[in-house]
Amino acid sequence: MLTNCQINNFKLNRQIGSGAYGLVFHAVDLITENEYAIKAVVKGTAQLDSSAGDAAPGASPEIKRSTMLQTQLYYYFKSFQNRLFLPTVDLDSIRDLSDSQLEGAPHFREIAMHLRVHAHPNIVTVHQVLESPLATFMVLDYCSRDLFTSIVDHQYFAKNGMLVKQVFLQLCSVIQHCHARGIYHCDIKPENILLDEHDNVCMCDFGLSTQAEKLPANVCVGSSYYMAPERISCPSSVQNADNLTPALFPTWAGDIWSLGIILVNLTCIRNPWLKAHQVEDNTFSYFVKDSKVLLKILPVSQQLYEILSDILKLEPTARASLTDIMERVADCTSFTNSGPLSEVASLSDPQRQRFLINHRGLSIKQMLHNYHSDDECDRSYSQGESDTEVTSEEESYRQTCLVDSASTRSVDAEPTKQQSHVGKQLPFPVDFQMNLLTKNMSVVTNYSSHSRWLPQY
Ligand SMILES: Nc1ncnc2c1ncn2[C@@H]1O[C@H](COP(=O)(O)OP(=O)(O)OP(=O)(O)O)[C@@H](O)[C@H]1O
Repeated sequence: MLTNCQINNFKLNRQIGSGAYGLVFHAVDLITENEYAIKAVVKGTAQLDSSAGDAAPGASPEIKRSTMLQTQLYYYFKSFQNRLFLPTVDLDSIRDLSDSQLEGAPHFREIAMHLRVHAHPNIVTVHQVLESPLATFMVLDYCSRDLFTSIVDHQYFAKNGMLVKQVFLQLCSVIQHCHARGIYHCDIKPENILLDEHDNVCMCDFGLSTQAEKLPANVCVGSSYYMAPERISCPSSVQNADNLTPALFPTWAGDIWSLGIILVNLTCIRNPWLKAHQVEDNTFSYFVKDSKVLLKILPVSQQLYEILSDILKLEPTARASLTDIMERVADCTSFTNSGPLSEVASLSDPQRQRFLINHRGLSIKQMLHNYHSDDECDRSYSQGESDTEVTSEEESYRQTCLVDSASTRSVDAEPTKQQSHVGKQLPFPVDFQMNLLTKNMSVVTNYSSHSRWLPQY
């Protein structure tokens, strides 16, 4: 464990996060006493090969990687008496690196993507980038809570529909901002959504983000619970007209799918399924046959069910646009069929504007009560509407899914029987899983065009 370490004027206090790709530390600037988060991203790949290892036999590759990174950093600091003096790298020069330049410096890819969007008030700001031979260190805004802990451990949203709206609408606004700038996050999950002291969203971790407008089927990038079906379970029969190259699917639609799962997390404290894979996940397979299954496996209201079914469309290009989702969530008057979230106020126009403009530094109470005293929204992010053109391979995928679903329904009578009971309190079907919300690790497989600094597995 790193203790008493210092990089330039930053004292590292403790480790606050570790993922598949980096270690994050709480740090204090000894001059200003401001708090920061410092994310260490190791350069190169050889040192981090998951087959080499100092971790316990049987440990998962993710554990081995973060253990190795910790060990490397420990010895690195030790060799400099725990004090590193590192040069800063000019942020504009990283942000402006071209794709070919990023190929040669893959450890800068995450930082470059992050820098292109971090002006948004609900995205964690990158303050400095410090360079050492072993690792690159990103100095970031520090946020003390993440959405996962707030939803699960603190049950923070269970009784507050307004807070659900605030956080969800801010998140949509972040993704709209990113998409309008040609950046697709690809790893939206509660662990990557931080909250400031006023419950405002601070999005982090652009490690898997990409500028690719389309990705091949089954590219498998993201975290399994939040991954869209075309990323993990696209039928192999779906190919381009030449029958040689895999079909391509719009990247924006993958982010929209993940937002739908987040909306379920916020309102139900559950995941609908563990994997949007028809063969490997029973619940998802039932959902494909009949989306009304959501009304039985989750405590969602009819209104929320209708919003979710327009987000969680199998056909990527048919998914609701961000603007539509935001409008409908703002208008929604009931998230669940009983309990505190069964009644929630529709947002008035001024409230809507408040929820979607720069809120950092204002509490929800202040936002709700002070809206009339402020002028018009000072920020007009481009409302980048999604490309809705349906390509032949996407249409073919849609057809395959429809055929799949129709043919399975005819041989499997159970879901049809359940469908007739929709809306009534039914016993939980035996083979549906109660998917309580748990942490989910990011993965990148089969993603050759995107060289993350880690070995891909
Ligand atoms: N700015 C920050 N302030 C506070 N905590 C942070 C900050 N950035 C990251 N963290 C914490 O560290 C964890 C890991 O950070 P991050 O997601 O950036 O790393 P990663 O290696 O890409 O992780 P993953 O494999 O889960 O995607 C986050 O889930 C979060 O809890």
